[in-house]
Amino acid sequence: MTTQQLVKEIHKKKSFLCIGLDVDLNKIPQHLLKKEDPIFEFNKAIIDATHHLCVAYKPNTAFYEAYGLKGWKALEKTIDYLNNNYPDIFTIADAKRGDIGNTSSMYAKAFFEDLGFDSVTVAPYMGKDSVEPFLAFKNKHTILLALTSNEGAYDFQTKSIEGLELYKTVLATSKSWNNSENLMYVVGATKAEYLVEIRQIIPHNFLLVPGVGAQGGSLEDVCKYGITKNIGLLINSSRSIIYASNKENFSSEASLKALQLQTQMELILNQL
Ligand SMILES: O=c1ccn([C@@H]2O[C@H](COP(=O)(O)O)[C@@H](O)[C@H]2O)c(=O)[nH]1
Repeated sequence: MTTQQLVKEIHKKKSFLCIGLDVDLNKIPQHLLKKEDPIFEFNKAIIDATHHLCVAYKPNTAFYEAYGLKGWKALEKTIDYLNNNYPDIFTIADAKRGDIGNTSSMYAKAFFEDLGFDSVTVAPYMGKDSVEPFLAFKNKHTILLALTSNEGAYDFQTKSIEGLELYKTVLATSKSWNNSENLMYVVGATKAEYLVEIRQIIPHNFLLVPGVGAQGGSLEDVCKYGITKNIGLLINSSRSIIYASNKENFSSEASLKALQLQTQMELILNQL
């Protein structure tokens, strides 16, 4: 999917919501555990109930890898279901990959070609030659970790090296890499005030912003400091939506939670 198609979807749905599909078998409704593939059944119900309220879904691969082959198969079925039934929805494999060049190429092939995701999250720590193999894929997006939502972000990311904070070096340096127009960045909603300076370095790139909901980040603050002419934001919420209820009505309750966020987003878009 191109960035222009994503922007068009945002305006059509009046939403820049990304729903995280982080499936934990200990948290899903009991009745689903009797099904052959509870993870996929859960995802399918959530997707069918919320697809009109969001523009992106983000399965975090950890929640699938944890269940071995069964988990990986459920991930494959989920992305196939999205691509076949809701092809206008942007898909993110939150896998946080990155390695030496030839290994990164195989990661990119796995997520973009084999599974068919629109984007994958990548850690920048190993530098240019670890990221460019992902950027080489046309109309696919590499979402580089810049300033993450967790406390540990202050351990390294905000520390200065030669007078510049590490996350700013990531933003500024990655702009010069081959096919950098395919870059998006992760910035945690819990760090909204940093967005002013982030936007000075990357005024136009899309940001994936996790941390609204269970982690307490503020949608209003993220938009106040981070929104652009092309919106430029995908706000992710996972647990607060998909685990709104663990009863039979789980998908309609998830839809209500998603609607609350979409309604706030619509108000913000109308004020631009
Ligand atoms: O900085 C980051 C990067 C990734 N994540 C991931 O996003 C979701 C957030 O889930 P919630 O339930 O809405 O808290 C999850 O998959 C994280 O691994 C992040 O939170 N922060």
